[in-house]
Amino acid sequence: MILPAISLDVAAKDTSLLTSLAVVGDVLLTPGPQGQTQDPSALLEAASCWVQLPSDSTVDTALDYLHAGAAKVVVPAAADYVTSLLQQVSSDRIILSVELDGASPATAITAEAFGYLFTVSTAAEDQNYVKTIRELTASFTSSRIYWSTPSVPPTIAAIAAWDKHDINLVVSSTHLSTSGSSSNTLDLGEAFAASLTSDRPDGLFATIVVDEQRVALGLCYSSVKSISEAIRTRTGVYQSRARGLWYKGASSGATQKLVKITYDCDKDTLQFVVTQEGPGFCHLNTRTCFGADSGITALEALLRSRKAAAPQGSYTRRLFEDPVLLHSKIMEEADELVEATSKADIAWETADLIYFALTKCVANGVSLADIEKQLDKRAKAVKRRAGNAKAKWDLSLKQNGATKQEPAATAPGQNATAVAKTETKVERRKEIVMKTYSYADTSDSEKEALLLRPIIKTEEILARVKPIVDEVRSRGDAALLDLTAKFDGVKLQSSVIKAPFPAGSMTLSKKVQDAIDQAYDNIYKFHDAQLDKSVLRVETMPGVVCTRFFRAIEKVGLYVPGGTAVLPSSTLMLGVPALVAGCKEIVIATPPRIDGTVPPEVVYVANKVGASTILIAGGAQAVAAMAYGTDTVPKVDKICGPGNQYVTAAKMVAQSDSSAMVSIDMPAGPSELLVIADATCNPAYVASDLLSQAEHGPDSQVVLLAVDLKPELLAAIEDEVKTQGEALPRSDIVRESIPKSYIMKMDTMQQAMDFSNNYAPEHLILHLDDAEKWVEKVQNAGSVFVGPWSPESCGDYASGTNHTLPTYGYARMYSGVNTLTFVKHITSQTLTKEGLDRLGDTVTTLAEVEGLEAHRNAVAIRLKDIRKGRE
Ligand SMILES: NC(=O)c1ccc[n+]([C@@H]2O[C@H](COP(=O)([O-])OP(=O)(O)OC[C@H]3O[C@@H](n4cnc5c(N)ncnc54)[C@H](O)[C@@H]3O)[C@@H](O)[C@H]2O)c1
Ligand SMILES: N[C@H](CO)Cc1c[nH]c[nH+]1
Repeated sequence: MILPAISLDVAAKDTSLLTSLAVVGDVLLTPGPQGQTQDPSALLEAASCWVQLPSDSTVDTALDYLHAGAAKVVVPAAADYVTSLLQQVSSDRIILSVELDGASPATAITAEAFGYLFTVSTAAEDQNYVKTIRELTASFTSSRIYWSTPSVPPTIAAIAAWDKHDINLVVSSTHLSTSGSSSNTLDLGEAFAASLTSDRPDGLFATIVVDEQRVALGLCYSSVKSISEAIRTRTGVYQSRARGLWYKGASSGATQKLVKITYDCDKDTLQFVVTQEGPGFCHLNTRTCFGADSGITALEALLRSRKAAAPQGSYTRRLFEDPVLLHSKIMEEADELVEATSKADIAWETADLIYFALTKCVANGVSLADIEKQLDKRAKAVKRRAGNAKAKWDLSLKQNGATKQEPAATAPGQNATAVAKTETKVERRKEIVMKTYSYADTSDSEKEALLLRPIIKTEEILARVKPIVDEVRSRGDAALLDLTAKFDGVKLQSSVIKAPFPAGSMTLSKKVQDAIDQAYDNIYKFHDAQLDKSVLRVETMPGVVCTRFFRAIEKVGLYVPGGTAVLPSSTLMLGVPALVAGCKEIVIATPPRIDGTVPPEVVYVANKVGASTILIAGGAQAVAAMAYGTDTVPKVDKICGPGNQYVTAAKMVAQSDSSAMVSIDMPAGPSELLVIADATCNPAYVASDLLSQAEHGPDSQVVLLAVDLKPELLAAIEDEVKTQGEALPRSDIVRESIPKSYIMKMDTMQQAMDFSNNYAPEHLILHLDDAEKWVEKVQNAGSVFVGPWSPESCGDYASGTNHTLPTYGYARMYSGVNTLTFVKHITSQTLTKEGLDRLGDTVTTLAEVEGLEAHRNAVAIRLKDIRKGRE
């Protein structure tokens, strides 16, 4: 192949010539006639170049040019810094040059480089030269040879002849033309095509047309002539087999700017890199001939079309028109990406950030190609930057209150170790501090906002959950195994354990077993008392008897969370009422531990409540399996239990799908607690209660309503929250949840009670002098803990009440799980002849009012018989 060369002086004067030459590949920038008279850095922005260094250059010059973006530097093989340079940068970036004088080298080659450039006085093919070159490079892996004859005009025949020896000819720009051959210049297209071979009878070259991201747009054919025309016009010109030269888009307007022409390893297929204008490459007006585009390129195309003409109400249009909103969204998404930890969340947040960042680019005329140019340039940099964050963002500075010195940029191998040492590891640790508000100074709208829970992106979560549910529905057990591997990192052979459970899977210490047994007894006692097993019988009028009786829901699925904590207590809270109610089949779902097993405490309780199946799966996939059933998981009639946002969303999805025929208990999400404390409170107790729920998960929210507390008492509570919180094993979670929580200073108890009823907390602690008295004022709460000796933890485990409670404010209309959750009531009525005689006219009259004749007739037909002979 040819390597076009241009002297620095000429290129500086005529950058368009430089960029035209670069259409067929990298360009060699050679020193001007007086040596290196020009700094090549600016030219490196315009095209991908190799820079040939003059004999007096140093290792720093080489590093500077490489760092500035030179694809390669051509260094005299005899230069004393070759070894040093090769220690600092990859040999892929270096070409060693040797002058050959009459086939004998002036210098020996001693180092491996990307390739070797031989400068000679003849352009003609010469077997002696070929032999010498092969001998000089025989000991190196790379056999890329470049042959330069600066003053001799090459011929197409010479290019092809050298090519047969696998030797590339360097051709000076003074011997090249982009507008056809002349007596002393070669046409660039023809010179480029001289090395190509066609495997087709018509001599054409198959040409894959791609966009700047290398997405294939379609397939064309090229001839030497069409290649020359493409280079001359810098547009997409091909050889149509039917119509001759084809100037793409000339009639349709879907023109192309030619960016680059490359060739494949066999030199028989071309790749045209183009910027496609208009609707697209395909005659069907799509961007590609291979169907719909996807990924980032599709996003860029969509954003461009929105910029040109966005429909009313388009969110992207809003972003284009409101730079402040766009700014805020970029910051928000960057922050969410920083917070994300799971693989799925990181991908999700990155996609969000890319969407908003690309919107900014498109709004400002920046293309994906511009971004990639920057990335490619950075990939060429050879000097390391210190990489510290700006002071504004440097969390380590904020944490230490210190000022840090920005180390200077360094060349690799020089003082990189020193740089590494000065860079401190930045750890993001939030303070365990609740925000404080004063009820009197808070506006109504702020109060409204404080009544809401940390925002859950319902649509986003649903968008993640629906495909999971669909997958389990369609692929059953196989999907369960795949999703468990994906989300829980565990490869299981089977997702279920069937009763009787192996004794070894539920072995516990006596202490733990006794504690579970005690908790079981209390929960059983309280839940057994909730079910009135008698039949309700009321004679509403003589001869008309109504009854109501209960039946247990036959098959129930109990979700026991297990993502961040083992929860045998939740197994009790769901299993015991289901057992008391008399459910015939109990399926318990819980995520696997990292070794694929189920915690023995959970198996122990499952066994105690008579579960038939333990489903070893968590999240939306477990809910879906119980809702629709699989070959191994029984389909259930009702799904109960708390869980994270995926679990809650999947329960909602299943409930709203009538084909699933399944109901749910309630939306029970991240735990929450509201404490009302007065001046008699113990600050350590208050803090411990707040932390007990804050440790559940980063989304948990705790609220303290401080009624007329002295500043010292409030400060003591805040101190306790901080010190107790920092000492907790789950302090990382608390550092996330406590900053989302708050203290509200209240003047009166009534104010506090009203606020609490509006908030409708899952758990309410009345840490008050006369706590009992205030219970009757509680309108909305999941469960209430009365007085200083009733910590919320007792309700979580063993007092007897249920801990599966409504969150997010649903305590306004939902009860927590109880025995009635697992039963339904059926009513019956029995009418005697006399009874129907008494009630019949009421029914026929109302049926007439509703115009329902068949209803009326069902009574009238009987009344006629009853009253026969009477009227
Ligand atoms: N209200 C109550 O009565 C009550 C009781 C106990 C626990 N809780 C709450 O239950 C929640 C338990 O949450 P958890 O996460 O510890 O356990 P979990 O069992 O609810 O969820 C874990 C599962 O979530 C799935 N998952 C995780 N990341 C995912 C992703 N990116 N996409 C799809 N699925 C994903 C995985 O399958 C994993 O098995 C906490 O919020 C806690 O406060 C509430
Ligand atoms: N507080 C949680 C639900 O509100 C339940 C729980 C389980 N283990 C400890 N606590």
